[in-house]
Amino acid sequence: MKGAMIRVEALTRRFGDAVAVDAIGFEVARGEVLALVGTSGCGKSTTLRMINRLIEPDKGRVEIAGRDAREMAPDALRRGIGYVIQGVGLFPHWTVARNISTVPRLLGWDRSRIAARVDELLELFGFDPAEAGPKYPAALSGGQQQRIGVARAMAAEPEILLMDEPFGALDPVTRARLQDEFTAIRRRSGLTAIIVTHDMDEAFRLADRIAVMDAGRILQIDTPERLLRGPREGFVRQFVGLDDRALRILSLHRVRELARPAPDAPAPAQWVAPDDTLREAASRLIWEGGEALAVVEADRVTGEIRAEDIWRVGTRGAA
Ligand SMILES: Nc1ncnc2c1ncn2[C@@H]1O[C@H](COP(=O)(O)OP(=O)(O)OP(=O)(O)O)[C@@H](O)[C@H]1O
Repeated sequence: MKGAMIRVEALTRRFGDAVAVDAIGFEVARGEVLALVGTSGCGKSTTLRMINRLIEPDKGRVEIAGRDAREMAPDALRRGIGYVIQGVGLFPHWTVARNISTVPRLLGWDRSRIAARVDELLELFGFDPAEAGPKYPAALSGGQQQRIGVARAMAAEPEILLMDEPFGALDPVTRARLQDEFTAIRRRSGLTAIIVTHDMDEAFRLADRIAVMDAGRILQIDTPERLLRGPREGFVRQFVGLDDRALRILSLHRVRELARPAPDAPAPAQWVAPDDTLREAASRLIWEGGEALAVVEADRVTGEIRAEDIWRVGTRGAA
């Protein structure tokens, strides 16, 4: 891949006799989000930590924007790469604003630039800067703290974000909201990111490509869609969750892809929006027991979606 933002080649790390990461290689393009998934202990975190040199590899190499990471000073490298890990840790005796400004301060930004960046990030993550900035972390909920953690990692405008279970340990609703926020933010900022997760659904929601790891190796690396349609090895099949395959494929597609024309009319009681997933449309159709559902935008019918079209996508072809 030309112009890869992150390139990992034959990266290997042992702990004693055990090989934690076994000669793995992959590339992440500029602006791409890659998820590393796999069971506990398969080497995901170790891989991530070799990229920002918190752990040094025994063999192999890491390139960041074409430069060998070994040639960069570890501190400078890490300041250019945001790093988020679950539950760690805002500094409890610092205000939210001070927490977010940690790296910009280290980099010697001037006060007005820091203040502007803190406000910008607080707004981006759905906070009122005047209200949230002076608070201490203990005054925030778990989900809010997690958001501040991600904001802090993005403070110095890193081009790369490494996230290790960033939304773990949150309730499902908060988690889903944060995942949506992350997706919106990364579209706006063009961030390149690697996300470690053991949650396949999270990988499907967040990543452009997914690497399935087992015992220190990557078994398959592919787009969510190709992974679902063609899981290559038994373990990948199992991990991807064959039983849910049809439903998962449906969650990758939007109603607008299948909408057919329909006469303009006021919205009926049951309808879907063009940006709803086919999975949502399917569950509504099952609930309603109908053959088709109105597609509604701004209170007017703009089209219809048919059950037969949805099932076709779920069972074989693309939308
Ligand atoms: N500092 C260390 N010392 C000794 N062994 C380690 C160390 N760090 C990781 N390991 C071992 O290396 C293997 C890979 O660990 P790693 O944390 O990368 O896995 P993981 O996929 O991120 O797991 P989890 O999802 O549980 O965090 C495991 O067997 C782990 O016990």
